[in-house]
Amino acid sequence: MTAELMNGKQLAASKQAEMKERVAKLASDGIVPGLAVILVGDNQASQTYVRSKQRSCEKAGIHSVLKQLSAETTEAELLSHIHELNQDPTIDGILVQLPLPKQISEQAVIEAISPEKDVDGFHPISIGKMMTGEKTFLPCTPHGIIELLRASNVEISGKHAVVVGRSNIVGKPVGQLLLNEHATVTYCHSRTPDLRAITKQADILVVAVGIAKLIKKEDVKPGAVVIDVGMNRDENGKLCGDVDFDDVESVASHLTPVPGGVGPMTITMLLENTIESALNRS
Ligand SMILES: Nc1nc(=O)c2c([nH]1)NC[C@@H]1CN(c3ccc(C(=O)N[C@@H](CCC(=O)O)C(=O)O)cc3)C=[N+]21
Repeated sequence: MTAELMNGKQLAASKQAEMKERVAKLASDGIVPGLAVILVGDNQASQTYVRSKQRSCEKAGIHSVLKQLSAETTEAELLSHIHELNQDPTIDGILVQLPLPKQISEQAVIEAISPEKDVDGFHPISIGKMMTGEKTFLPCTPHGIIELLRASNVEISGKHAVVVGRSNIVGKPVGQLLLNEHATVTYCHSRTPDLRAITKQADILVVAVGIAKLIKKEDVKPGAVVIDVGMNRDENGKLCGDVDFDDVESVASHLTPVPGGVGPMTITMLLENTIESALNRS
């Protein structure tokens, strides 16, 4: 068997083309969706992600503003920028790029963003609504994963989904969304004894731990759907995921590549949330 590629890059491009049309219609009604991105410090990877978000906004016709703050920014300074953006009628979404320098509490920052503009879906109110299945902004990477599964016609209901990793931005919420779609969900993490015995039971395996090529073909049930959220550099400095692609390709039924899998979908869902927020302007 050779796995079917789940092409996030392609799905993202087609969704973004649709969005561009929606944004053009909105603009003719006088509404231009606006996204503010705040970047604190000079983390190289963060700068790359932020640039890529801005390019996608521009292409879709979404107004984007970047606030670049120094690595020495205080929590109070950052909070005052957020308060200002909360009040700004041209801004529908606020994203503070994580991670933040250590003098700033990420939780305090996330909670300062108005839930109406929380296009990352990280605010406790958004998370609570996601848990109960109320309408809200869904976190972008988990939502992008669900959209990739849908586009690939992967049945979720009744399946055993195993999530490796329990971060607040990927692991925990993707498990919740899979549960909302009626999967049976198991979470594994760094203190799970015999991780591989559990990943092998997965019908749908989502890996988000940040360890290059952790998952090998022996860890995957034949025919499983494998979603790789990893973003690592291999021994040659090449971008690679948490799944050993060349190995797992021979056992999985569907597999996401890195790059070109989950990453582009994350950005797409961010744009979607920003447009949705603009529609809710009143
Ligand atoms: N508040 C906040 N929201 C985020 O959504 C957020 C964040 N902070 N901090 C960092 C992570 C990481 N993240 C990525 C988004 C897109 C790609 C992406 O598009 N990657 C491409 C190409 C990557 C490349 O070539 O370097 C791909 O996988 O094909 C990757 C990573 C969003 N994050």
